[in-house]
This record gives sequence, structure tokens and C-alpha cells, in this order.
Amino acid sequence: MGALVSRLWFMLFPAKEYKILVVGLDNAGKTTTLYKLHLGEVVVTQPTVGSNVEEITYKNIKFEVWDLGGQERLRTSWATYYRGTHAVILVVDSTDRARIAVIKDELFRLLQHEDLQNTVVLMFANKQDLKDAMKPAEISDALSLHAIKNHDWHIQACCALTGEGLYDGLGWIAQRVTGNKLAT
Ligand SMILES: Nc1nc2c(ncn2[C@@H]2O[C@H](COP(=O)(O)OP(=O)(O)OP(=O)(O)O)[C@@H](O)[C@H]2O)c(=O)[nH]1
Ligand SMILES: [Mg+2]
Repeated sequence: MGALVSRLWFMLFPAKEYKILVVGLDNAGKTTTLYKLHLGEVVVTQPTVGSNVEEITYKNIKFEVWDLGGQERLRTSWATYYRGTHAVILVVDSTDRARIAVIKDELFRLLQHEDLQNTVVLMFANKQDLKDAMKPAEISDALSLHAIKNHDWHIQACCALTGEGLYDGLGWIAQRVTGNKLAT
């Protein structure tokens, strides 16, 4: 009976699909994050060339999640994926102090793009299992997140290996994109 009711419910109230782009520097943990959310497992990854795309359903909301390659030569092609994006996830390797300025440059370049003016932005402070990981507050300062005025943003500590924090972040996106802040 319950299954029938829920099937009817889903027929009457079909979930919308929202597009999420997962970006960040190489080795940040983007692909690990995507497949931890999609399969519930840690997969063995290779550096991504091009993209991976998977559908993830969370709280009856469908997300089309695009994971892009983060190597320097691939970042110029990120913009070809921007159109129709509801949310951007910037995955940060929280131990990567040496490249925090590069991450900041990429973030602010992306935020200026005309195709991303209505998107919300979630920062995943990934690899929190590692001892020397920066905490979200430190990353927030280093990236000058408080200077972001035209986008709704949030930073979430996480560990893509255990999955800790990933659904908290996805929940924040779900709340924002379904909260009538974004049309269609
Ligand atoms: N310790 C730790 N390692 C992680 C975590 N997330 C990912 N990794 C590791 O980081 C390495 C890179 O992960 P990927 O998911 O391939 O990184 P990526 O961001 O997709 O990299 P590109 O595809 O090159 O852009 C892998 O060895 C992962 O196992 C984490 O939370 N903690
Ligand atoms: Mg990858």
C-alpha cells in the first residue's frame, strides 16, 4: 500500500531536475565526491579528462551532477558547461595551502560568468580526515568568501572518503534551489 501511495505521489508530483556542476582544482576530490553520492562507495579514480555525469536523487529531488576535470589545461573548458546550471560545487582540497590563491582566482572568474548569475555556490572543504586540513573558517578567509555579494554561498566541511558532510551540503543546495530563488 505504501509503495502504491508513494508511486502515485511521484506521478502526481514529479521531481524537477536540477543541474549541479562540480568544479575545483585537480586532486581536490570531485570525482570521489560524485561517486560517493551516486553509488555510496569510494571508487578508484584517475584524473578526469572531460567530464562525468550522473543522476543523484535526494529527498525526491533529482540532480544532474556534472564532475569536470580540474587540471589547469582543462579549466578553460569549464565555461562550456555553465548554461542551465542551478548550483556550483567547488571542491577544495583542504590541505592544498600552496594553491589556495589559484582556487580563489578560479572561483571569482567563475562567479563573474554571465551564465552563472543565478546559481548558488557550495564550497566543500574536503579531506577533513587529514591532519593538516584547513578548517572551513580558514578557507573562507583565504578565499574571501565574504566578498561574494551576488551569489548565495555556503561552505561545508566534508570527507569524500567517508561521505561525512556530503549530504549536509547537498541538503543546503536542495533547500536553496527549491526555495523559489531560482525559476525552472
Ligand atoms: N584523504 C582523503 N583523500 C581524498 C578525499 N577525497 C578524495 N581523496 C583522494 O584524492 C585523490 C584525488 O581524488 P579525485 O576525486 O580523483 O580528484 P578530482 O578532483 O576528481 O581530480 P581531477 O579529476 O584531476 O580534477 C584520490 O586519491 C582520492 O582518493 C578525502 O576526503 N580524504
Ligand atoms: Mg576527477
